[in-house]
Amino acid sequence: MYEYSNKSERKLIVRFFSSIGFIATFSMASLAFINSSYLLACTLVVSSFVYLLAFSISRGVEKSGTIILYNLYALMFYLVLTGGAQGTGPIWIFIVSPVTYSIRGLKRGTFDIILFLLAIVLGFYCADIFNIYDYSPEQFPIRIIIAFMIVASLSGYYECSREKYSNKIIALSQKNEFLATIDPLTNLPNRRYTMNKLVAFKSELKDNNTPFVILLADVDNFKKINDQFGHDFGDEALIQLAKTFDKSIPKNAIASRWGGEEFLIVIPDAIVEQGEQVAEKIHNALKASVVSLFSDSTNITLSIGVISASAERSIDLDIKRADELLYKAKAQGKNRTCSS
Ligand SMILES: Nc1nc2c(ncn2[C@@H]2O[C@H](COP(=O)(O)OP(=O)(O)OP(=O)(O)O)[C@@H](O)[C@H]2O)c(=O)[nH]1
Repeated sequence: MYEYSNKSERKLIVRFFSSIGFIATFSMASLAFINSSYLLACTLVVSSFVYLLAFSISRGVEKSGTIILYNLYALMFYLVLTGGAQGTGPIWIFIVSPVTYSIRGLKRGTFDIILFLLAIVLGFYCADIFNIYDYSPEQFPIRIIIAFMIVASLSGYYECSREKYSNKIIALSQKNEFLATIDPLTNLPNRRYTMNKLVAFKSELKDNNTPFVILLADVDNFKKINDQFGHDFGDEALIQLAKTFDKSIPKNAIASRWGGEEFLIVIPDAIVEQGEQVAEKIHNALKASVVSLFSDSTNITLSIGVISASAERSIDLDIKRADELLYKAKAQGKNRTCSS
């Protein structure tokens, strides 16, 4: 499932908010100290050091984000309860919703904001009944709460749209990434995809001695087929050939379009004899089926080169060797397999 944002992005957000939090609270602590509000100054100093702590452990993004938020909520609760500097403390609660949504995303952010709102209502209530701070005018707390709810709803709406479009962009880029690995005619993986797989199989061979087999196949006399039946028929032949591969190769094997009328099949965890058996299965399946389009039909055949990948050779040299065997099969009369 899509996460709210990736880890490095979140780390940046957490670092940004902890820096801003530290600078803001430390500056306000200095001001409170100058104004002889020592309790407020001490509270702000403690809060600023908690932001510093959150910054220093910003590698643990979740933990750091939680410290920033709950430090912010605690400070806001304190400002609401005590009035802050001359009753202006509650004004700061408006920064809570954008910060919360940026760190938590929509779902958890909304949950946290509801909890925070309840805490703030409780803060105003306690300030009144315990005579901690007397807000004036009397309607000030209710106005602040209503204004906070409006700002929180707008921030939630913004976050909802942001997540929606961000998800759309991610889905689109995943689709494009997928399309970039597929041959649109046959729907087989393309050369780029298979090359990456070959690199992975090669390192498995080198590290764990897990063998794999490569089959390089080329359609025989394809130019003649195109010339005789037309290009659309040729395309249909390639599509049907891809389906034949699908039915004939092992589940863990990959059949790919290597280019034009050439196909490369990789069979992981296999030796050359298994590759020869798969090639034989493909030859037999093609013999038993005809390619047809409208009133035209014909058999197609393949020439195939089969090799066992070598830990001492590069992938390019493996493919070159399979290509040599493929052309040996062509030279020997086509519709056959040569292997080594
Ligand atoms: N219809 C169709 N033809 C293609 C496609 N890609 C390559 N071709 C054709 O495949 C033919 C390959 O011709 P050649 O390289 O001479 O090979 P061949 O006729 O199969 O002869 P041999 O390899 O000796 O058996 C060319 O005519 C290309 O135009 C494709 O996607 N669709």
